[in-house]
Amino acid sequence: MSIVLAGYGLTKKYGSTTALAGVDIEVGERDSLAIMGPSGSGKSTLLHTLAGIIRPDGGQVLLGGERIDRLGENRLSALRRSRFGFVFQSGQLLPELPAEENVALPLMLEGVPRKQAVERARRWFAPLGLDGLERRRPGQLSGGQAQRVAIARALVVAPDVVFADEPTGALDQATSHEVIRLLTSVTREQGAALVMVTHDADMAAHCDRILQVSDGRIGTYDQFTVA
Ligand SMILES: Nc1ncnc2c1ncn2[C@@H]1O[C@H](COP(=O)(O)OP(=O)(O)OP(=O)(O)O)[C@@H](O)[C@H]1O
Repeated sequence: MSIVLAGYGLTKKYGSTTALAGVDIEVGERDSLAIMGPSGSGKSTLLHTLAGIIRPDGGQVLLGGERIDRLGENRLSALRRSRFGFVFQSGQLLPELPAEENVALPLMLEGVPRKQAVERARRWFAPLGLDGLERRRPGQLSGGQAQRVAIARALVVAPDVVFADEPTGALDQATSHEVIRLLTSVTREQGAALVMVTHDADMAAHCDRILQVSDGRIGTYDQFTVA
């Protein structure tokens, strides 16, 4: 397995609370990894640390073998925009923009002219089952459609890694399965890895691997493939 993203010896404290107590984690190319564990166990802290949003107190984060946790804020945020994609629970789309412009936004932030960015964004609608919804505003989309738009937006920059934090937390079970199936398959087809935090074992089962976090540490490390 060729490793795209890794964290070694990651520690993070908030006052007297230890959120990460020395975590080692490796994510391979096209790997999909679910992070599970009880509330407050450190899942989001781990995801945000790997994504360069939170700086660890100790340890290292490497992207493509290059250490990123010590980069300056400008370089780090440029790297987050160009090499990572993010899908959150909900409410991440800009309500005043049509779906296609929401998807195009990361490209425009990278300096791609608007017309070209929207053209590239549109290509994502059919593969994600969103044909015909390009001009809809987020308020005119169902929860599942909005999350598929968010997936398109995460993938439009051709990231190395997509991070998803409870991406189906606001959806019903049937829609959740559909969204996670698309998230895992399209991410893999694009050659990106997926790191997903979820409370839901049924959603985690769509990933190649499940990692259990408890008290800021990695517990059992199950490896299995979904049929
Ligand atoms: N900004 C912060 N300030 C203070 N404490 C924090 C902060 N962020 C997280 N913590 C604490 O760190 C620990 C780990 O939090 P984290 O959000 O990573 O857990 P989690 O497993 O994602 O929880 P949940 O499933 O409830 O979202 C918790 O005890 C939490 O209260």
